[in-house]
Amino acid sequence: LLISRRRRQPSERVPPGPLGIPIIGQSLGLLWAMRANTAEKWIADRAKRYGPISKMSLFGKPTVFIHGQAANKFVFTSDASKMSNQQTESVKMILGDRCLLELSGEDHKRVRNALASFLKPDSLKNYIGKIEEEIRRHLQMHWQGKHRVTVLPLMKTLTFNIICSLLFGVERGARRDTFVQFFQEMIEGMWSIPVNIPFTRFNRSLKASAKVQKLLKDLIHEKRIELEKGASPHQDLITCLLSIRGEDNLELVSEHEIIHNVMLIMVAGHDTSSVLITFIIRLLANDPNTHAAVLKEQEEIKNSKPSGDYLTWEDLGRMKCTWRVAMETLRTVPPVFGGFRKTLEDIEYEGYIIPKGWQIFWVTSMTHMDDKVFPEPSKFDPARFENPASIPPYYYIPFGGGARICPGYEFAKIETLVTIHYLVTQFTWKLCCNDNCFRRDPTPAPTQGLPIQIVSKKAL
Ligand code: HEM
Repeated sequence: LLISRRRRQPSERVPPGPLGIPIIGQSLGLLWAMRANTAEKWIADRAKRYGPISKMSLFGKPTVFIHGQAANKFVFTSDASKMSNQQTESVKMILGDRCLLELSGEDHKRVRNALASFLKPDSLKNYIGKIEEEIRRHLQMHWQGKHRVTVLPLMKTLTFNIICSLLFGVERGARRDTFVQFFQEMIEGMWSIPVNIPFTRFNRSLKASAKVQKLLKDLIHEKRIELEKGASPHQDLITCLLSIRGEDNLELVSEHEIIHNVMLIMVAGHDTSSVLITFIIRLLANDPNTHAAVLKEQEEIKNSKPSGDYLTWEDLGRMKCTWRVAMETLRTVPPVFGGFRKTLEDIEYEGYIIPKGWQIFWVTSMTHMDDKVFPEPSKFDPARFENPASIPPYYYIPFGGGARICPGYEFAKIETLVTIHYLVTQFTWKLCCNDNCFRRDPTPAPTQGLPIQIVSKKAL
């Protein structure tokens, strides 16, 4: 009785759950589950066992896993002076310390606003034609005349090329190929153990990152000269960032910040949209009713325009059914599994103390599968999004939320809608094999990359 009456000390009020073996903790369990397509179950089992808040150790750091609508709100709306973003050491070393993920407070706001000035709908409207040209060229090169293609690697190539064109203003050719090669090497070691030993993935990745930074430095130099000669500041993201001036008429975003954030956008932008498009293609092959509805919508748009005309912003606004399919795909297979934050002071949550310096782990899929908001959550049903206002806030979070909500949302939406428009109106396809399993690495990937048989409608 005496013990239970005594006020518990903060150190006793840390959340339940074991921290596991030192350093390794539960990391291997989670990584193994991600590769085996059981990460959602791994997380759900923990939630069932320990409740809404529990502790574990992930990637060498004591971590508190919280879930549910209130937890999402807590993570996304917490004061930046109490909670900062947290990346793994390898990501920080490869992408650099001035990328958005590493910035906080006023610096984060300043750089984010600069990026948003390029990524906001009003500005992106002017680049639909450029995105569309990349998609048309991609289909001509990699799909037309083929009987079989593997979707995921092709979608990665496509989103990579779109980003190269829009963000760097680097046209097709030897220079873009060099960029692509170094970027691929850089990305491969991003989720590895950050010990820099020769011949490891991480070591190759760091070397590639240095080469990419050198290429970007040269590119920035050239663009500065072009701007001085009177070139438009709206050619691409780099020129746009170079032309933003502060009150003192000096560049608002430093050269270092431009380099690190262009690398971040390349990584954040291409691996996520390519996954979304890949899973929509798989869904359309498996679900004839949804395919028929998307095809009807896209054919109507196609037939309402002179042949060969580019899509307009208004056309994209009419693709409501296609976007609902995309939203339901993001609910069922969110490309980003979750993320981390770091506490900057002891924080009390649900009666427990999350000590200063600990990680907070949030996971996208938990509320996506809540049957109070999404009845029969395992069923694929795009109609759930007919009235998005009926979904309470912080339940649907494929793009995160709050001050760090994904700034690439509109960009991802445009490239997804335009790609699906061309695919359904130009091709029919069926799966070569039952590629219904996927692993997370860390974004989801069908285990065989999704090979499909295709027929061009021109050939029918
Ligand atoms: C389907 C596609 C995409 C999904 C599902 C997605 C999802 C996310 C998520 C979950 C976050 C983390 C939010 C947080 O930590 O609270 C994020 C951040 C971010 N995303 Fe995306 N993203 C997508 C596409 C893009 C694209 C196309 C770009 C760039 C063109 C982009 C750029 C970024 C950046 C720069 C951040 C960091 C924001 C910050 O820390 O302030 N993303 N995204």
